[in-house]
Formats: sequence, C-alpha cells, structure tokens
Amino acid sequence: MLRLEHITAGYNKNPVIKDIDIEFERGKITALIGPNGSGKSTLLKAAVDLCEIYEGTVYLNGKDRSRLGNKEFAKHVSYLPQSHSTGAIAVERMVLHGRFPYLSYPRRYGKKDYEYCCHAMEKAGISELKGKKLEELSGGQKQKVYIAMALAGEAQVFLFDEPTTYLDVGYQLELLDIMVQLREQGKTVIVVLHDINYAMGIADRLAVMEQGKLLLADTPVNVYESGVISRVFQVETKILTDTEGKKHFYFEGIKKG
Ligand SMILES: Nc1ncnc2c1ncn2[C@@H]1O[C@H](COP(=O)(O)OP(=O)(O)OP(=O)(O)O)[C@@H](O)[C@H]1O
Repeated sequence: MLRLEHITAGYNKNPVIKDIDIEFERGKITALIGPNGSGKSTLLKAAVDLCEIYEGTVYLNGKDRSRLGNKEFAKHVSYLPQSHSTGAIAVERMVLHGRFPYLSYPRRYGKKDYEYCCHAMEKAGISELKGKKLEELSGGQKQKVYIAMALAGEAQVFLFDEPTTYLDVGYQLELLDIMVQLREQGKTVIVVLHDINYAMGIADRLAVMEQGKLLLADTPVNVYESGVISRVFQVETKILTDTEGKKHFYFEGIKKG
C-alpha cells in the first residue's frame, strides 16, 4: 500500500531520518514510537513530501509518489500533522477542506461533500461546533476539528502525528476506537503515539525509532521481548497481565547504571 524504500530525509540539507525501509499494509495499524527528536514526525512528513528527501523512493500502491500529482496522492493519503495553524475560519469550512482533493473544476462543494463532512463531524464529536470559528475553540476541540478534516476524505491511508495531544482521556479512547474502525474498513493507519500502552493496545505492529533510524518493526509482544523499549527510553519496564488477560506496560522507573 504505502512503502518507504531506503528513505533518507530531513531539512535544510541535513538528513534527520536515515535509510528508512518500511512497508505499511492495508488493514493494519502501525504505531511509531521512539524518544523525542528520534524522527517519527519526519518519517510521516517524508511520506507526504513535506520535508526534503535526499535518497530513496515513496511508493503508493506500487507507484512512485513523485510521479503522482499532489492532488492524486492527497485523495489516497490523509495526514494529520502534530501542530496546526488556527484562524478565523469556521469549523464546518475547515472540515470541508478535507474534501478538497476530490473537487473538480469549478471547485464547489456539492451534496456528497457536505454529507462526508457532516459524518466526519459526528464521528469526531464536533457537530455542535460547526458554526464556531476555529480561534474560539479549546486545544482539544481544535484537535477534533483536524481529526474530522482527516476523516472527511476518502483516503485509504491515514497518517496521524500524536493525535491524542490535547484530548481528554474519554476522547483519547474514542480516537483509538476510530483508528480500529478504520482498520476494520481495510484502511492503513500509521500513528505516532507517545503512550506505549495505547500503542500496544491497538497496533498490529510497533515501529521503534532512535536517532533517525528505524530499529525494529514487529508485533507489540516481540518488540517488548526484544528489550528495545527499555533501552531506547532508558526505563525499567514490566508487562502486567490484567484479569481479562490483556497485557499492559508498567514503567517501574528510570534505568539505573
Ligand atoms: N522543520 C524543521 N527544520 C529543521 N529541523 C527540524 C525540523 N523539524 C524537525 N527537525 C529536527 O529533526 C529531528 C527529528 O524531529 P522529529 O520532529 O521528526 O522527531 P520526533 O521523533 O517526531 O519528536 P517528538 O517526539 O519530540 O515529537 C529533531 O532534531 C528536530 O530538531
């Protein structure tokens, strides 16, 4: 579906991620984890051509991304960045922007666009905010608007960069559920998460980054058993099994010595 083949990418001629080689399959959730500054966001940006690519190729369904037009690519790949600009734009208008790649000349939103937009606002729990201006919203409400914008399209691949930021715990869990639903619909989900338990809970695969390199991409259990999490985050970890047999990470403390 989406493949990064030996990608080296960064900013201002400085490579940040190096020789990243990974394929994201249809109907699977991959959680990207790693310490601050390890290159998780840059990996997502490289996939959507928002940083400089020095080596390697991004493929979507076997086609070289650089040969697909931006609009064609955006039809299939939806990207939710870590930070957003805010302005005086109304919520519904903002969510409608998620329909932009699907518009043909004369670029007017039609009935179908409003239906997708309405459904996405419902999913994100912001229907009652649709007439408000973005600048009037709280951090969490704004984040939901951007989530709705990502959901308003008809993409096959979703890239979410720390989507739980600003959200209360109830909505964090709802968002995880939305990602699981996307997987059930056969979509590809790639999500940067700092909460390892969330990542363990929903991901088919954890991809661990450190200093711009992809160390390992494997099932959550295999990643845990490899000891890599404890090493890259410099923490002592344990897996606890709850009464329903679900496994949870427990961070005992900072690694000593
Ligand atoms: N626009 C930019 N211009 C120059 N350097 C950048 C830019 N964005 C990120 N970097 C650098 O690239 C490196 C990796 O940053 P990136 O945001 O990809 O890491 P991350 O793993 O997503 O971090 P975090 O967990 O803190 O969000 C950092 O050293 C950062 O300073």
